[in-house]
Amino acid sequence: MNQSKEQRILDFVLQNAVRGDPCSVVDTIDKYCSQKEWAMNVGNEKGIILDKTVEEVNPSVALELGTYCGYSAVRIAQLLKPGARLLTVEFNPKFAAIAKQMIEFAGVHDKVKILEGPSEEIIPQLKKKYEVDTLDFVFLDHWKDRYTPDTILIQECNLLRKGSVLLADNVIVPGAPEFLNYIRNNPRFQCTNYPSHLEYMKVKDAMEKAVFLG
Ligand SMILES: Cc1cc(C(=O)N2CCN(C)CC2)sc1-c1cc(O)c2nc[nH]c(=O)c2c1
Ligand SMILES: [Mg+2]
Repeated sequence: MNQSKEQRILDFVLQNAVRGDPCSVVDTIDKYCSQKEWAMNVGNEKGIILDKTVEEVNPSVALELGTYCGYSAVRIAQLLKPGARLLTVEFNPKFAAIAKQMIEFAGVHDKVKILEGPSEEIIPQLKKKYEVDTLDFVFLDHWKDRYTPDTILIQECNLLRKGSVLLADNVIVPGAPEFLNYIRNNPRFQCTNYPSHLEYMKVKDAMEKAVFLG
């Protein structure tokens, strides 16, 4: 049965990265996806913007929407302080299985919990089932059409506190114009745009940061 691209990425990491070294896992995925097969990891250029935002927030509880192969989960997890945790939501079971192995190989599994299922089902479970009080940081990287409804749902579930930070990938490519309109015109958020490029390409993309004002 022929392998998926995501399985090929994982195999390349298992054979070429250093077990227990998150940096080597991230660098090895970038090497494969820039030289062999493009894939929708956030990549290193936007990854540095992600890193800086995570370091600035220094979250105790972080949520990622869209795990994919676990690339950004590994990037985020390696920056978390002791005792902090990342909850990452993936609806595609094949991607979730790859990400689980990637995260374990990187040695950050004690900080990361993969929640398999649709974000609209999981977000309302965060408080009771996953013992979340509020989210300090949310990385939106799942599907552009879910950015706005899930941001509204997160607010309805009372998961944000004054200063909570949302960071959205791909606001230019594939693009999330409706989300940009929603968040930039919402007085409860202070927005900042970070121009960048689509992972592994010269195509312009950007990330949008939105700080919840309470
Ligand atoms: C699937 C895809 C194709 C893109 C593109 O323009 N391409 C032209 C150039 N060729 C080479 C690659 C493909 S961009 C993109 C993409 C990128 C992300 O970071 C995403 N993040 C989260 N969820 C997504 O659905 C998501 C999709
Ligand atoms: Mg993305």
